[in-house]
Amino acid sequence: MKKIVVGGLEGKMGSFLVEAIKAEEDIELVAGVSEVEQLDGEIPIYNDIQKVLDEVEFDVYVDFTVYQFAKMASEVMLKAGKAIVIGTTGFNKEDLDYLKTIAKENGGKGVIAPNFSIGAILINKFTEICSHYFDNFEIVEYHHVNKKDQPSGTATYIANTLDCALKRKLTSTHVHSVRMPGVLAKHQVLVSDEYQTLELIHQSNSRHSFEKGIILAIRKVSELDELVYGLQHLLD
Ligand SMILES: NC(=O)C1=CN([C@@H]2O[C@H](COP(=O)(O)OP(=O)(O)OC[C@H]3O[C@@H](n4cnc5c(N)ncnc54)[C@H](O)[C@@H]3O)[C@@H](O)[C@H]2O)C=CC1
Ligand SMILES: O=C(O)C1=N[C@H](C(=O)O)C[C@H](O)C1
Repeated sequence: MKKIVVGGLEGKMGSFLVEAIKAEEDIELVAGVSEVEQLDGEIPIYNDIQKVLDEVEFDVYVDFTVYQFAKMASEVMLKAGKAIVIGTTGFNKEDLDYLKTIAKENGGKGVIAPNFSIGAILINKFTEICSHYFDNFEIVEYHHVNKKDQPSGTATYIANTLDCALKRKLTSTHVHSVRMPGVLAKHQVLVSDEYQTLELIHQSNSRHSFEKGIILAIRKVSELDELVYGLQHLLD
């Protein structure tokens, strides 16, 4: 049985995950983390990450909150040698390098993944393939109006893949953000040369698109011996 603590369990992704894991016999929610502490409910809800470590017996800390909180929680958990699954977006290269070092020094492990859907991993792979043949890329990300960060973690991830592949920095003008009612999450990569265009599109029509990836990460994270960035590190 994997005992998990979910940070942001009252948010859109956190509450979705809490429902989703009810169907999983080997995963149990033992505590939550939110903006307000509430210790007398069905499960205890904390606001203080150190208190979670001191009072709760758990295997994996899962986070769908906001960047600043997730960064702090990841650091505290990794320093305590814990396993983490972080879906919260906004982590930059410096954050990741620092957290990887902390994990190594303290026996912590984990996955930080800006997108848990298989389709998003594939659009990133296809984009990388395109970079072998094309030089011109535009990334457009479309999300619901309540999304707090911009550009999306997935768009940044794809841009970084291209930066590495093309060995040049995509300027921010190459990543475009659209916020519209009726949209959940969509990523579009436009590719061209002088004579042709190619469009790659991935769309999440439901939060169920993230479910398999998150469950897989919770099950497999303990097998890692480091902190990795991207769900593809856990796929065969
Ligand atoms: N990796 C993935 O596949 C996905 C990642 N996300 C990311 O997950 C994050 C959350 O997204 P949503 O659930 O849509 O947002 P949301 O706004 O609905 O939920 C955020 C939750 O974080 C909690 N929170 C905020 N500040 C806090 C603090 N200081 N202490 C404790 N809890 C705090 C809020 O109470 C809220 O419950 C975003 O960064 C989003 O980009 C979203 C969907 C999929
Ligand atoms: O906030 C969201 O909803 C999503 N956030 C992630 C991101 O920033 O890439 C993943 C997905 O696009 C949904």
